Amino acid sequence: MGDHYMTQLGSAMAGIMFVWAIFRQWFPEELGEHIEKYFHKLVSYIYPYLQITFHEYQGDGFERSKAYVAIERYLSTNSSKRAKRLKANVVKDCQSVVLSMDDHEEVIDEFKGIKIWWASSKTVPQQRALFSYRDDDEKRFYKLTCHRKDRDIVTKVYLQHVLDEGENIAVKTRQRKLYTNSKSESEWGRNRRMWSHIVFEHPSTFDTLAMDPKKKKEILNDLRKFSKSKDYYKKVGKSWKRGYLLYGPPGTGKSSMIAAMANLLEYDIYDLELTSVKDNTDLRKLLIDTSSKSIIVIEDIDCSLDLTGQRKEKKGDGKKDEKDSIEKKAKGEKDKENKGSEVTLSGLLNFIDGLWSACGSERLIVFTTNYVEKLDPALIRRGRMDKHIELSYCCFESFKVLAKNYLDVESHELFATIGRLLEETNMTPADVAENLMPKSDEDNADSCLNNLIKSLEDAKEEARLKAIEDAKIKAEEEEEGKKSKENGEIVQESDAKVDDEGKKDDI
Ligand SMILES: Nc1ncnc2c1ncn2[C@@H]1O[C@H](COP(=O)(O)OP(=O)(O)OP(=O)(O)O)[C@@H](O)[C@H]1O
Repeated sequence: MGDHYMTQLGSAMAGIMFVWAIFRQWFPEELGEHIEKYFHKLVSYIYPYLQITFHEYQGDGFERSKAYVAIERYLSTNSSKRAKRLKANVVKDCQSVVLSMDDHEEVIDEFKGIKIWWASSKTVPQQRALFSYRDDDEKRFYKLTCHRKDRDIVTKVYLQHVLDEGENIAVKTRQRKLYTNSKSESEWGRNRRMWSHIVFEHPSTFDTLAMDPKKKKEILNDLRKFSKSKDYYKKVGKSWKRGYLLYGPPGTGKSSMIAAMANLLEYDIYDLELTSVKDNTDLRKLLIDTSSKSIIVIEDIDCSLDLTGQRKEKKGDGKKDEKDSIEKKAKGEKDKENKGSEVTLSGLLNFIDGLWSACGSERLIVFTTNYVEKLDPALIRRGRMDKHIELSYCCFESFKVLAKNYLDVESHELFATIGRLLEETNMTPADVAENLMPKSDEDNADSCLNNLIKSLEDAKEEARLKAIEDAKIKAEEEEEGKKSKENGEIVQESDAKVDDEGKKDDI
Protein backbone atom coordinates (compact mmCIF):
# COMPACT_ATOMS: atom_id res chain seq x y z
CA MET A 1 0.00 0.00 0.00
CA GLY A 2 1.36 3.42 -0.92
CA ASP A 3 1.53 5.93 1.92
CA HIS A 4 -0.04 8.59 -0.24
CA TYR A 5 -2.94 6.47 -1.24
CA MET A 6 -3.65 5.74 2.41
CA THR A 7 -3.37 9.35 3.53
CA GLN A 8 -5.50 10.58 0.66
CA LEU A 9 -8.12 7.99 1.34
CA GLY A 10 -8.12 8.98 5.00
CA SER A 11 -8.62 12.64 4.10
CA ALA A 12 -11.39 11.80 1.66
CA MET A 13 -13.20 9.84 4.39
CA ALA A 14 -12.82 12.73 6.82
CA GLY A 15 -14.22 15.07 4.12
CA ILE A 16 -17.24 12.87 3.54
CA MET A 17 -17.90 12.74 7.31
CA PHE A 18 -17.76 16.51 7.44
CA VAL A 19 -20.23 16.94 4.58
CA TRP A 20 -22.48 14.31 6.12
CA ALA A 21 -22.51 16.18 9.47
CA ILE A 22 -23.86 19.25 7.64
CA PHE A 23 -26.52 17.44 5.63
CA ARG A 24 -27.62 15.03 8.36
CA GLN A 25 -30.21 17.49 9.66
CA TRP A 26 -32.11 17.31 6.34
CA PHE A 27 -32.78 13.62 6.76
CA PRO A 28 -35.40 12.05 9.08
CA GLU A 29 -33.67 10.74 12.25
CA GLU A 30 -34.21 7.03 11.58
CA LEU A 31 -33.03 7.28 8.03
CA GLY A 32 -30.03 9.28 9.23
CA GLU A 33 -29.03 6.53 11.65
CA HIS A 34 -29.36 3.93 8.92
CA ILE A 35 -27.27 5.92 6.49
CA GLU A 36 -24.61 6.46 9.18
CA LYS A 37 -24.46 2.76 10.09
CA TYR A 38 -23.99 1.69 6.50
CA PHE A 39 -21.53 4.47 5.89
CA HIS A 40 -19.36 3.21 8.77
CA LYS A 41 -19.55 -0.33 7.38
CA LEU A 42 -18.50 1.01 4.02
CA VAL A 43 -15.68 2.97 5.59
CA SER A 44 -14.31 -0.06 7.40
CA TYR A 45 -14.62 -2.05 4.18
CA ILE A 46 -12.74 0.32 1.93
CA TYR A 47 -10.61 1.92 4.63
CA PRO A 48 -9.50 -0.95 6.81
CA TYR A 49 -7.07 1.11 8.85
CA LEU A 50 -6.89 2.31 12.41
CA GLN A 51 -5.51 5.71 13.29
CA ILE A 52 -4.27 6.85 16.69
CA THR A 53 -3.16 10.40 17.36
CA PHE A 54 -0.69 11.45 20.05
CA HIS A 55 -0.67 15.16 20.84
CA GLU A 56 2.38 16.95 22.20
CA TYR A 57 0.39 18.83 24.85
CA GLN A 58 -2.74 17.42 26.36
CA GLY A 59 -5.59 19.82 27.06
CA ASP A 60 -4.17 23.07 28.34
CA GLY A 61 -1.24 21.33 29.96
CA PHE A 62 2.11 23.04 30.02
CA GLU A 63 3.97 19.78 30.21
CA ARG A 64 4.76 17.79 27.09
CA SER A 65 2.93 14.49 27.02
CA LYS A 66 5.17 11.62 28.12
CA ALA A 67 3.89 9.39 25.33
CA TYR A 68 4.67 12.07 22.72
CA VAL A 69 8.20 12.50 24.06
CA ALA A 70 8.78 8.74 24.13
CA ILE A 71 7.46 8.37 20.55
CA GLU A 72 9.66 11.27 19.43
CA ARG A 73 12.72 9.51 20.84
CA TYR A 74 11.71 6.14 19.44
CA LEU A 75 11.13 7.58 16.00
CA SER A 76 14.33 9.58 16.20
CA THR A 77 16.35 6.39 16.09
CA ASN A 78 14.00 4.48 13.82
CA SER A 79 13.22 7.25 11.40
CA SER A 80 16.60 8.84 10.90
CA LYS A 81 17.54 6.04 8.53
CA ARG A 82 14.38 6.34 6.43
CA ALA A 83 12.90 9.80 6.68
CA LYS A 84 14.14 12.31 4.15
CA ARG A 85 13.75 15.45 6.24
CA LEU A 86 15.06 15.47 9.77
CA LYS A 87 15.15 17.95 12.62
CA ALA A 88 18.35 18.24 14.64
CA ASN A 89 18.43 18.72 18.41
CA VAL A 90 21.68 19.24 20.25
CA VAL A 91 21.91 17.45 23.57
CA LYS A 92 24.48 16.79 26.29
CA ASP A 93 25.87 20.32 26.25
CA CYS A 94 26.64 20.41 22.53
CA GLN A 95 28.33 17.02 22.63
CA SER A 96 25.92 15.14 20.44
CA VAL A 97 23.14 15.66 17.96
CA VAL A 98 19.84 13.81 18.05
CA LEU A 99 17.89 13.62 14.81
CA SER A 100 14.12 13.36 14.71
CA MET A 101 11.43 13.41 12.03
CA ASP A 102 10.63 16.82 10.69
CA ASP A 103 7.03 18.09 10.52
CA HIS A 104 4.82 16.42 7.88
CA GLU A 105 7.30 13.64 7.40
CA GLU A 106 6.20 9.99 7.26
CA VAL A 107 7.99 6.77 8.06
CA ILE A 108 7.07 3.11 8.12
CA ASP A 109 8.02 0.95 11.05
CA GLU A 110 7.92 -2.84 11.12
CA PHE A 111 7.18 -4.88 14.20
CA LYS A 112 6.75 -8.66 14.35
CA GLY A 113 5.95 -8.76 10.65
CA ILE A 114 3.35 -5.99 10.69
CA LYS A 115 3.61 -2.52 9.23
CA ILE A 116 2.94 0.68 11.13
CA TRP A 117 2.85 4.10 9.49
CA TRP A 118 3.90 7.11 11.49
CA ALA A 119 3.36 10.69 10.41
CA SER A 120 4.39 13.82 12.22
CA SER A 121 2.13 16.77 11.77
CA LYS A 122 0.98 20.01 13.30
CA THR A 123 -2.13 22.14 13.38
CA VAL A 124 -1.68 25.89 13.11
CA PRO A 125 -4.49 27.92 14.70
CA GLN A 126 -6.31 30.35 12.43
CA GLN A 127 -5.70 33.26 14.78
CA ARG A 128 -2.61 33.35 16.89
CA ALA A 129 -3.34 34.17 20.49
CA LEU A 130 -1.92 37.52 21.49
CA PHE A 131 -0.40 36.16 24.69
CA SER A 132 0.49 32.64 23.84
CA TYR A 133 2.26 30.71 26.60
CA ARG A 134 4.41 28.87 24.12
CA ASP A 135 6.61 30.50 21.55
CA ASP A 136 4.49 29.17 18.79
CA ASP A 137 0.99 27.95 19.26
CA GLU A 138 1.26 25.21 16.70
CA LYS A 139 0.03 21.92 18.04
CA ARG A 140 2.22 19.06 17.04
CA PHE A 141 1.10 15.46 17.00
CA TYR A 142 2.10 12.05 15.76
CA LYS A 143 -0.38 9.92 13.91
CA LEU A 144 -0.07 6.17 13.88
CA THR A 145 -1.86 4.17 11.21
CA CYS A 146 -2.10 0.41 11.06
CA HIS A 147 -4.33 -2.29 9.63
CA ARG A 148 -7.46 -2.87 11.67
CA LYS A 149 -6.59 -6.57 11.80
CA ASP A 150 -3.41 -5.65 13.71
CA ARG A 151 -5.32 -3.54 16.22
CA ASP A 152 -4.68 -5.84 19.20
CA ILE A 153 -0.98 -6.31 18.64
CA VAL A 154 -0.49 -2.59 18.01
CA THR A 155 -2.43 -1.34 21.01
CA LYS A 156 -1.37 -4.05 23.43
CA VAL A 157 2.20 -4.85 22.45
CA TYR A 158 3.62 -2.43 19.91
CA LEU A 159 2.76 0.79 21.75
CA GLN A 160 4.28 -0.52 24.97
CA HIS A 161 7.39 -1.46 22.97
CA VAL A 162 7.58 2.09 21.59
CA LEU A 163 7.21 3.63 25.06
CA ASP A 164 9.81 1.29 26.61
CA GLU A 165 12.27 1.89 23.79
CA GLY A 166 11.71 5.64 24.07
CA GLU A 167 12.49 5.42 27.77
CA ASN A 168 15.64 3.37 27.09
CA ILE A 169 16.86 5.90 24.54
CA ALA A 170 16.22 8.68 27.07
CA VAL A 171 18.36 6.88 29.62
CA LYS A 172 21.17 6.44 27.10
CA THR A 173 21.17 9.99 25.79
CA ARG A 174 20.60 11.76 29.11
CA GLN A 175 23.42 13.42 30.97
CA ARG A 176 24.10 11.37 34.03
CA LYS A 177 24.27 13.13 37.36
CA LEU A 178 26.16 12.99 40.58
CA TYR A 179 23.93 14.10 43.43
CA THR A 180 25.13 15.18 46.85
CA ASN A 181 23.26 16.19 49.96
CA SER A 182 26.07 18.09 51.70
CA LYS A 183 24.82 21.64 52.09
CA SER A 184 25.34 24.38 54.58
CA GLU A 185 22.50 25.18 57.01
CA SER A 186 21.71 28.43 55.18
CA GLU A 187 21.33 26.65 51.87
CA TRP A 188 18.84 24.24 53.44
CA GLY A 189 16.59 27.12 54.38
CA ARG A 190 16.59 28.75 50.97
CA ASN A 191 16.50 25.74 48.78
CA ARG A 192 13.91 23.10 49.52
CA ARG A 193 15.51 20.56 47.21
CA MET A 194 17.39 18.01 49.21
CA TRP A 195 19.90 16.96 46.59
CA SER A 196 22.11 19.19 44.51
CA HIS A 197 23.80 17.77 41.44
CA ILE A 198 26.58 18.15 38.93
CA VAL A 199 27.18 16.28 35.68
CA PHE A 200 28.67 12.86 36.34
CA GLU A 201 31.64 12.24 34.07
CA HIS A 202 34.00 9.85 35.84
CA PRO A 203 36.14 7.96 33.31
CA SER A 204 36.57 4.81 35.41
CA THR A 205 35.33 1.59 33.80
CA PHE A 206 35.71 -2.09 34.58
CA ASP A 207 38.44 -2.18 31.91
CA THR A 208 40.52 0.41 33.72
CA LEU A 209 39.87 -1.09 37.16
CA ALA A 210 42.87 -2.97 38.53
CA MET A 211 41.79 -6.07 40.43
CA ASP A 212 41.85 -9.82 40.32
CA PRO A 213 40.27 -10.70 36.93
CA LYS A 214 38.20 -13.54 38.40
CA LYS A 215 36.69 -11.26 41.01
CA LYS A 216 36.10 -8.57 38.41
CA LYS A 217 34.24 -10.99 36.16
CA GLU A 218 32.10 -12.17 39.05
CA ILE A 219 31.08 -8.58 39.91
CA LEU A 220 30.42 -7.75 36.27
CA ASN A 221 28.15 -10.78 35.90
CA ASP A 222 26.36 -9.92 39.12
CA LEU A 223 25.65 -6.37 37.96
CA ARG A 224 24.58 -7.39 34.48
CA LYS A 225 22.27 -10.04 35.91
CA PHE A 226 20.76 -7.50 38.30
CA SER A 227 20.09 -4.98 35.55
CA LYS A 228 18.23 -7.57 33.48
CA SER A 229 16.22 -9.08 36.32
CA LYS A 230 13.19 -6.82 36.46
CA ASP A 231 10.80 -9.68 35.79
CA TYR A 232 12.60 -12.05 38.14
CA TYR A 233 12.37 -9.64 41.09
CA LYS A 234 8.70 -9.10 40.28
CA LYS A 235 8.07 -12.85 40.14
CA VAL A 236 9.66 -13.57 43.51
CA GLY A 237 8.01 -10.53 45.09
CA LYS A 238 11.27 -8.77 46.00
CA SER A 239 11.97 -5.12 45.27
CA TRP A 240 14.45 -4.63 42.47
CA LYS A 241 17.39 -3.50 44.59
CA ARG A 242 20.81 -4.78 45.53
CA GLY A 243 23.17 -3.86 48.34
CA TYR A 244 26.96 -3.95 48.05
CA LEU A 245 29.59 -3.50 50.70
CA LEU A 246 32.99 -2.41 49.37
CA TYR A 247 35.82 -2.64 51.85
CA GLY A 248 39.57 -2.29 51.79
CA PRO A 249 42.36 0.14 52.66
CA PRO A 250 42.30 3.71 51.28
CA GLY A 251 43.46 3.91 47.66
CA THR A 252 42.42 0.41 46.63
CA GLY A 253 39.74 1.64 44.25
CA LYS A 254 36.42 1.72 46.12
CA SER A 255 35.37 5.03 44.59
CA SER A 256 36.71 3.96 41.19
CA MET A 257 34.64 0.77 41.43
CA ILE A 258 31.45 2.75 42.15
CA ALA A 259 32.11 5.00 39.15
CA ALA A 260 32.75 1.92 36.99
CA MET A 261 29.45 0.41 38.18
CA ALA A 262 27.58 3.61 37.31
CA ASN A 263 29.22 3.75 33.88
CA LEU A 264 28.45 0.11 33.19
CA LEU A 265 24.77 0.34 34.10
CA GLU A 266 24.35 3.97 33.01
CA TYR A 267 23.04 4.92 36.43
CA ASP A 268 23.13 8.20 38.32
CA ILE A 269 24.99 8.39 41.62
CA TYR A 270 23.59 9.74 44.89
CA ASP A 271 26.49 10.38 47.24
CA LEU A 272 24.82 10.38 50.64
CA GLU A 273 26.85 12.22 53.26
CA LEU A 274 25.37 10.89 56.50
CA THR A 275 27.07 13.52 58.63
CA SER A 276 25.04 16.21 56.80
CA VAL A 277 21.72 14.48 57.47
CA LYS A 278 19.87 16.00 60.39
CA ASP A 279 17.92 13.00 61.62
CA ASN A 280 16.22 9.77 60.64
CA THR A 281 13.27 11.63 59.14
CA ASP A 282 15.56 13.58 56.85
CA LEU A 283 17.34 10.39 55.91
CA ARG A 284 14.03 8.88 54.87
CA LYS A 285 13.11 11.96 52.83
CA LEU A 286 16.44 11.96 51.06
CA LEU A 287 16.29 8.32 50.14
CA ILE A 288 12.72 8.53 48.91
CA ASP A 289 13.75 11.48 46.76
CA THR A 290 16.16 9.36 44.70
CA SER A 291 15.25 8.22 41.20
CA SER A 292 15.43 4.77 39.70
CA LYS A 293 18.51 3.66 37.75
CA SER A 294 20.75 5.00 40.44
CA ILE A 295 23.43 4.01 42.92
CA ILE A 296 23.07 5.37 46.43
CA VAL A 297 26.50 5.55 48.00
CA ILE A 298 27.26 5.87 51.68
CA GLU A 299 31.03 6.23 51.94
CA ASP A 300 33.16 5.52 54.98
CA ILE A 301 30.25 4.15 56.93
CA ASP A 302 32.59 3.45 59.87
CA CYS A 303 33.27 7.17 60.23
CA SER A 304 29.65 8.19 59.91
CA LEU A 305 28.08 5.87 62.42
CA ASP A 306 29.62 4.18 65.42
CA LEU A 307 28.50 0.92 66.88
CA THR A 308 25.96 2.49 69.20
CA GLY A 309 24.48 4.31 66.25
CA GLN A 310 25.63 7.77 67.26
CA ARG A 311 26.67 10.05 64.47
CA LYS A 312 30.21 11.27 64.34
CA GLU A 313 31.85 14.20 62.72
CA LYS A 314 33.62 13.14 59.56
CA LYS A 315 37.00 14.58 58.82
CA GLY A 316 39.14 12.40 56.63
CA ASP A 317 40.74 9.57 58.48
CA GLY A 318 38.48 7.43 60.61
CA LYS A 319 41.09 6.73 63.24
CA LYS A 320 41.74 10.42 63.69
CA ASP A 321 38.02 11.10 64.11
CA GLU A 322 37.78 8.49 66.77
CA LYS A 323 40.78 9.93 68.57
CA ASP A 324 39.34 13.47 68.29
CA SER A 325 36.02 12.43 69.68
CA ILE A 326 37.64 10.55 72.57
CA GLU A 327 39.74 13.62 73.32
CA LYS A 328 36.66 15.84 73.23
CA LYS A 329 34.79 13.55 75.58
CA ALA A 330 37.77 13.45 77.92
CA LYS A 331 37.80 17.24 77.99
CA GLY A 332 34.07 17.20 78.78
CA GLU A 333 33.43 19.14 75.60
CA LYS A 334 30.05 18.74 73.96
CA ASP A 335 30.20 18.06 70.30
CA LYS A 336 28.09 20.92 69.01
CA GLU A 337 27.38 19.39 65.62
CA ASN A 338 26.10 16.22 67.17
CA LYS A 339 23.70 18.00 69.46
CA GLY A 340 19.99 17.47 68.81
CA SER A 341 18.59 14.88 66.46
CA GLU A 342 20.86 12.39 64.82
CA VAL A 343 20.87 9.65 62.27
CA THR A 344 21.16 6.39 64.10
CA LEU A 345 22.23 2.96 63.05
CA SER A 346 18.76 1.68 63.79
CA GLY A 347 17.33 4.45 61.59
CA LEU A 348 19.49 3.28 58.73
CA LEU A 349 18.65 -0.38 59.34
CA ASN A 350 14.95 0.41 59.47
CA PHE A 351 15.26 2.13 56.18
CA ILE A 352 17.11 -0.71 54.50
CA ASP A 353 14.62 -3.26 55.79
CA GLY A 354 11.40 -1.38 55.33
CA LEU A 355 11.14 1.74 53.26
CA TRP A 356 13.98 0.80 50.98
CA SER A 357 11.84 -1.92 49.48
CA ALA A 358 8.85 0.36 49.14
CA CYS A 359 10.48 3.28 47.36
CA GLY A 360 10.84 2.76 43.63
CA SER A 361 13.01 0.18 41.96
CA GLU A 362 16.24 -0.42 40.06
CA ARG A 363 18.59 0.95 42.65
CA LEU A 364 21.88 -0.19 44.09
CA ILE A 365 22.97 0.84 47.55
CA VAL A 366 26.72 0.77 48.15
CA PHE A 367 28.43 1.15 51.50
CA THR A 368 32.17 1.63 51.66
CA THR A 369 34.51 1.28 54.59
CA ASN A 370 38.21 1.12 55.25
CA TYR A 371 37.65 -0.94 58.39
CA VAL A 372 35.16 -3.73 57.83
CA GLU A 373 35.87 -5.19 61.26
CA LYS A 374 34.57 -2.01 62.91
CA LEU A 375 31.10 -2.30 61.40
CA ASP A 376 28.11 -3.54 63.28
CA PRO A 377 27.39 -7.07 62.03
CA ALA A 378 23.70 -6.10 61.90
CA LEU A 379 24.45 -3.67 59.10
CA ILE A 380 26.38 -6.03 56.90
CA ARG A 381 24.50 -9.26 57.38
CA ARG A 382 23.30 -10.94 54.17
CA GLY A 383 19.93 -9.68 53.10
CA ARG A 384 20.95 -6.14 53.89
CA MET A 385 24.19 -6.23 51.96
CA ASP A 386 23.82 -8.83 49.21
CA LYS A 387 27.46 -8.83 48.16
CA HIS A 388 30.65 -8.09 50.04
CA ILE A 389 33.55 -7.04 47.83
CA GLU A 390 37.06 -6.74 49.17
CA LEU A 391 39.41 -4.37 47.38
CA SER A 392 42.94 -5.06 48.40
CA TYR A 393 46.55 -4.20 47.79
CA CYS A 394 47.89 -4.39 44.27
CA CYS A 395 48.59 -7.93 43.03
CA PHE A 396 50.48 -8.79 39.86
CA GLU A 397 47.26 -9.17 37.85
CA SER A 398 46.11 -5.71 38.96
CA PHE A 399 49.51 -4.27 38.12
CA LYS A 400 49.22 -5.64 34.57
CA VAL A 401 45.94 -3.72 34.09
CA LEU A 402 47.57 -0.52 35.33
CA ALA A 403 50.67 -1.02 33.15
CA LYS A 404 48.45 -1.48 30.11
CA ASN A 405 46.37 1.60 30.99
CA TYR A 406 49.14 3.93 32.00
CA LEU A 407 52.02 2.80 29.77
CA ASP A 408 50.40 0.73 27.03
CA VAL A 409 52.74 -2.08 27.98
CA GLU A 410 51.51 -5.68 28.17
CA SER A 411 54.79 -7.44 28.88
CA HIS A 412 58.26 -6.30 29.85
CA GLU A 413 61.46 -7.83 31.22
CA LEU A 414 60.95 -5.89 34.49
CA PHE A 415 57.53 -7.48 35.09
CA ALA A 416 59.04 -10.49 36.88
CA THR A 417 60.87 -8.30 39.42
CA ILE A 418 57.75 -6.22 39.99
CA GLY A 419 55.64 -9.37 40.44
CA ARG A 420 58.03 -10.68 43.12
CA LEU A 421 58.15 -7.32 44.93
CA LEU A 422 54.34 -7.01 44.91
CA GLU A 423 54.13 -10.39 46.64
CA GLU A 424 56.52 -9.22 49.35
CA THR A 425 55.12 -5.69 49.83
CA ASN A 426 51.73 -4.09 50.30
CA MET A 427 51.21 -1.22 47.89
CA THR A 428 47.79 0.17 46.94
CA PRO A 429 46.79 0.38 43.27
CA ALA A 430 46.60 4.18 43.79
CA ASP A 431 50.32 4.25 44.71
CA VAL A 432 51.30 1.88 41.91
CA ALA A 433 49.36 4.04 39.44
CA GLU A 434 51.06 7.17 40.74
CA ASN A 435 54.47 5.59 40.12
CA LEU A 436 53.52 4.55 36.61
CA MET A 437 52.56 8.05 35.55
CA PRO A 438 55.28 9.73 33.49
CA LYS A 439 56.53 12.78 35.40
CA SER A 440 58.36 14.47 32.54
CA ASP A 441 58.73 14.31 28.76
CA GLU A 442 61.84 12.16 29.17
CA ASP A 443 59.97 9.48 31.09
CA ASN A 444 59.14 6.34 29.16
CA ALA A 445 57.88 2.86 30.03
CA ASP A 446 61.35 1.70 31.20
CA SER A 447 61.91 4.64 33.51
CA CYS A 448 58.37 4.46 34.94
CA LEU A 449 58.72 0.74 35.67
CA ASN A 450 62.10 1.40 37.28
CA ASN A 451 60.49 4.15 39.39
CA LEU A 452 57.92 1.64 40.54
CA ILE A 453 60.61 -0.91 41.43
CA LYS A 454 62.45 1.71 43.47
CA SER A 455 59.26 2.67 45.33
CA LEU A 456 58.42 -0.97 45.99
CA GLU A 457 61.93 -1.56 47.36
CA ASP A 458 61.65 1.55 49.55
CA ALA A 459 58.26 0.42 50.79
CA LYS A 460 59.65 -3.03 51.53
CA GLU A 461 62.56 -1.56 53.50
CA GLU A 462 60.20 0.79 55.35
CA ALA A 463 57.96 -2.11 56.27
CA ARG A 464 61.01 -4.09 57.50
CA LEU A 465 62.19 -1.21 59.71
CA LYS A 466 58.67 -0.67 61.00
CA ALA A 467 58.35 -4.35 61.88
CA ILE A 468 61.63 -4.12 63.87
CA GLU A 469 60.44 -0.93 65.58
CA ASP A 470 57.05 -2.50 66.39
CA ALA A 471 58.75 -5.60 67.81
CA LYS A 472 60.97 -3.38 69.96
CA ILE A 473 58.00 -1.39 71.29
CA LYS A 474 56.13 -4.61 71.99
CA ALA A 475 59.08 -6.05 73.86
CA GLU A 476 59.43 -2.85 75.92
CA GLU A 477 55.72 -2.86 76.73
CA GLU A 478 55.92 -6.48 77.81
CA GLU A 479 58.96 -5.70 79.96
CA GLU A 480 57.13 -2.75 81.55
CA GLY A 481 54.04 -4.88 82.09
CA LYS A 482 56.17 -7.51 83.79
CA LYS A 483 57.85 -4.92 86.03
CA SER A 484 54.62 -3.25 87.06
CA LYS A 485 53.15 -6.68 87.78
CA GLU A 486 56.10 -7.46 90.04
CA ASN A 487 55.81 -4.03 91.72
CA GLY A 488 52.13 -4.66 92.17
CA GLU A 489 52.84 -7.95 93.86
CA ILE A 490 55.38 -6.29 96.16
CA VAL A 491 52.91 -3.53 97.01
CA GLN A 492 50.22 -6.11 97.67
CA GLU A 493 52.59 -8.10 99.90
CA SER A 494 53.52 -4.98 101.89
CA ASP A 495 49.82 -4.03 102.14
CA ALA A 496 49.10 -7.48 103.45
CA LYS A 497 51.91 -7.08 106.00
CA VAL A 498 50.49 -3.70 107.11
CA ASP A 499 47.08 -5.32 107.39
CA ASP A 500 48.46 -8.17 109.51
CA GLU A 501 50.26 -5.74 111.80
CA GLY A 502 47.09 -3.62 112.08
CA LYS A 503 45.18 -6.73 113.09
CA LYS A 504 47.87 -7.53 115.68
CA ASP A 505 47.54 -3.98 117.08
CA ASP A 506 43.77 -4.39 117.25
CA ILE A 507 44.19 -7.54 119.29
N1 LIG B 1 41.83 -0.76 41.69
C1 LIG B 1 42.18 0.35 41.02
N2 LIG B 1 42.20 0.36 39.69
C2 LIG B 1 42.54 1.45 38.99
N3 LIG B 1 42.90 2.60 39.57
C3 LIG B 1 42.89 2.67 40.90
C4 LIG B 1 42.53 1.55 41.69
N4 LIG B 1 42.61 1.90 42.98
C5 LIG B 1 43.00 3.17 43.01
N5 LIG B 1 43.18 3.64 41.77
C6 LIG B 1 43.61 5.01 41.41
O1 LIG B 1 43.82 5.71 42.62
C7 LIG B 1 42.93 6.81 42.79
C8 LIG B 1 42.29 6.74 44.16
O2 LIG B 1 41.49 5.59 44.26
P1 LIG B 1 40.03 5.53 44.87
O3 LIG B 1 39.58 6.89 45.27
O4 LIG B 1 39.15 4.78 43.96
O5 LIG B 1 40.32 4.68 46.17
P2 LIG B 1 39.41 4.43 47.43
O6 LIG B 1 39.62 3.01 47.83
O7 LIG B 1 38.03 4.87 47.16
O8 LIG B 1 40.08 5.38 48.49
P3 LIG B 1 39.42 6.05 49.80
O9 LIG B 1 39.06 4.95 50.72
O10 LIG B 1 40.53 6.93 50.30
O11 LIG B 1 38.23 6.84 49.32
C9 LIG B 1 41.91 6.67 41.68
O12 LIG B 1 41.60 7.90 41.11
C10 LIG B 1 42.56 5.77 40.67
O13 LIG B 1 43.23 6.55 39.72
